[in-house]
Amino acid sequence: MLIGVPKEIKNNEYRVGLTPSSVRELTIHGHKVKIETMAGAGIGCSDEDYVAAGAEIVGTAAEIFATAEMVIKVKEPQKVEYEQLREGQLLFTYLHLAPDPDQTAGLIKSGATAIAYETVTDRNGGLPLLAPMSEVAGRMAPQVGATALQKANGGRGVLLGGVPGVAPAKVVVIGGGVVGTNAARIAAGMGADVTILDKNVKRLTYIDDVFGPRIKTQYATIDDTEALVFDADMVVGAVLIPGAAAPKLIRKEQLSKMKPGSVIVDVAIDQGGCFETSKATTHADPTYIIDDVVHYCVANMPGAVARTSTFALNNATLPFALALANKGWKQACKDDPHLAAGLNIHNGKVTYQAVADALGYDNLPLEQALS
Ligand SMILES: NC(=O)C1=CN([C@@H]2O[C@H](COP(=O)(O)OP(=O)(O)OC[C@H]3O[C@@H](n4cnc5c(N)ncnc54)[C@H](O)[C@@H]3O)[C@@H](O)[C@H]2O)C=CC1
Ligand SMILES: CC(=O)C(=O)O
Ligand SMILES: [Mg+2]
Repeated sequence: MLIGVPKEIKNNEYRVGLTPSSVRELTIHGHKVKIETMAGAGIGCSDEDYVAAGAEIVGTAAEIFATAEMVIKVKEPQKVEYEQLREGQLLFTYLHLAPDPDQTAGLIKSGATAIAYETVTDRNGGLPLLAPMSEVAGRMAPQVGATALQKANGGRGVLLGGVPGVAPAKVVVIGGGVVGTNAARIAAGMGADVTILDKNVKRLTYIDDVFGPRIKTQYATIDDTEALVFDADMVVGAVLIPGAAAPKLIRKEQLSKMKPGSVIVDVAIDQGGCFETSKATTHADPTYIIDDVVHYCVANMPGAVARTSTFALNNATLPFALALANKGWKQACKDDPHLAAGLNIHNGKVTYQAVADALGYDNLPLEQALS
């Protein structure tokens, strides 16, 4: 199969779809890989590194979109990218369609087949292609939140870990999945007073078992969510209903009850965010303030630590990329229902129920898409 990797073009996105090691695995299996020149510059991999791994370097993204049978990316295609996709072509990347009607319409119009990293499943009920970036974003959340808490950045002027004789910051994490657990772990490591809220009691039990009293857990009733959020210095938004738009857990009218200068890090922003006042921001201009609450809502947080993130992402995506290239997408999805769960768009139709529900499309059932 001819596989193409364009350079990412989202604001401050330095990750790349394939590492040189992944290219080598694909070419050893008989596939041809085209990489846009300088696509790996942001992770410290040169065109020569890719050539040594067996890739061909091409000068423009247009050459990739015109020729590749499978396009492998990291971020959802931007307008100029989805306008170049075409029928019969396979796109394998993050999509986050539910909060993004324009991209969804663009992919439908293209006629291409699109498999979203974030809805591929595993046998334990996890999301194996989302998890590595959730680990990264979760671990970054206290770090970016701590910066936002500084006075010069609009924050309360509170140090996460406090000092002897002065209490640490109160950090509340809504959603105790991969992002939430990783955020809590780092915040606790920085000395903060950390509580995780979730609606899944089994998950709270797991967190309690693993972290003991270092991290408090609380069932996410409306009452307890409000009480904890209103008393917090930093709130991390980390909920997910796979493929769906994030539920809005804190409304605009509740924001004024939060402490002035407190900070929201809404990691769930890629699915639309779990605060009503959240709007996606970029690494170039990551925060804004509403009602004295600093909002950090960067939708591609892992792009800032592109090298760590790209290698972690490829560890997870490579087996699926190989299956797609070796068998073609249809057979690969027939053989693996977990990969098939990633199918979001095929031949002008939405094929993922939560996306269809969020945006008002008919859903083409998976069996029909695979027939
Ligand atoms: N902004 C960024 O750069 C990145 C964003 N993300 C996003 O972060 C979000 C979280 O991802 P993961 O942690 O991997 O998901 P996950 O599925 O591991 O965890 C989500 C948790 O939210 C809980 N939950 C769902 N509804 C809830 C509610 N109403 N109240 C309390 N808890 C609730 C679930 O029980 C689950 O434990 C996703 O939207 C993901 O796409 C992930 C990576 C990077
Ligand atoms: C998951 C996601 O949105 C990201 O890594 O950018
Ligand atoms: Mg994102």
